[in-house]
Amino acid sequence: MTGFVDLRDVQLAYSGHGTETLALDGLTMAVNRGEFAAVVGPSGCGKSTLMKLATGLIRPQAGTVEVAAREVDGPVSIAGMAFQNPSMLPWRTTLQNVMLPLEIVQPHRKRLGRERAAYTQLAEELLSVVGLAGFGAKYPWQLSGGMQQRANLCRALIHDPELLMLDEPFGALDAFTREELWQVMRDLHAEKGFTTILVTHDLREAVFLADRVFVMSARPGRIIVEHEISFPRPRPIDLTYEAGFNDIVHELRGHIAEARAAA
Ligand SMILES: Nc1ncnc2c1ncn2[C@@H]1O[C@H](COP(=O)(O)OP(=O)(O)OP(=O)(O)O)[C@@H](O)[C@H]1O
Repeated sequence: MTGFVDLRDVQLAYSGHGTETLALDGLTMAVNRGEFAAVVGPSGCGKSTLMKLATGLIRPQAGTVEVAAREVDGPVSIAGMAFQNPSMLPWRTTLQNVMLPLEIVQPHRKRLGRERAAYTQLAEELLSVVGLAGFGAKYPWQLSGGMQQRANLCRALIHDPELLMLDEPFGALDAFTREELWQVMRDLHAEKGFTTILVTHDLREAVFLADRVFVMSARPGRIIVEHEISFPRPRPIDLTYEAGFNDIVHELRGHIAEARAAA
């Protein structure tokens, strides 16, 4: 069966300054439409590289990358992305930052002039869903780190992407804010049904949010374990303190420790 995001036997090496770094080798991974996938693995195993391949920012030397049954041969317009550093433009208000992709991605770009009021309302609704109602007129530097990351999620979702790619988006936040944002993410995914790939170092985050956790080997990275997470949804945050949950976190931790030792 082919996945909505489908990477097959992918190899990717970076070269420059006379050296070559084999980041991924023989990586195969299929994420189903609407699924929430999390990718974990040892530091430097190629997680961000996988994200760049799936969004078309780079192309593999071998193997195939498909999204929505089409070979990826350039930036994937149906994808929204959010990274650890929200990188909001400081001279734009939060609302203007959230609306930025609409100025770039078609068909929104050509509609924006005529339909600005409707798009503004959409952006304000999204801000309200993530708990930022009334903050649209503030500049990013007037917001806390957690609030900026909430706005960053809105920016990733404003063009209603079918695929959401999250690379350590909650990594820099304190534990309480992080748990709050897990719940925001859980609810957004349930409401909108986009396919998600989340790269994270936080195994609790992966198990709480994902339908499936993919564990990568040490570099050159490939998928060594797929773990289905079958807790019913919606999942309450208290689940993360239960024994059954911690057993899975512990098991995943063991896989990563083994992968590091084998490197
Ligand atoms: N542009 C680049 N040029 C050369 N090497 C690179 C480049 N980008 C990444 N690498 C190397 O490729 C390997 C995989 O990098 P990548 O950032 O994908 O790993 P990661 O799993 O996301 O890392 P981390 O866990 O530290 O976030 C690393 O050894 C990294 O140093």
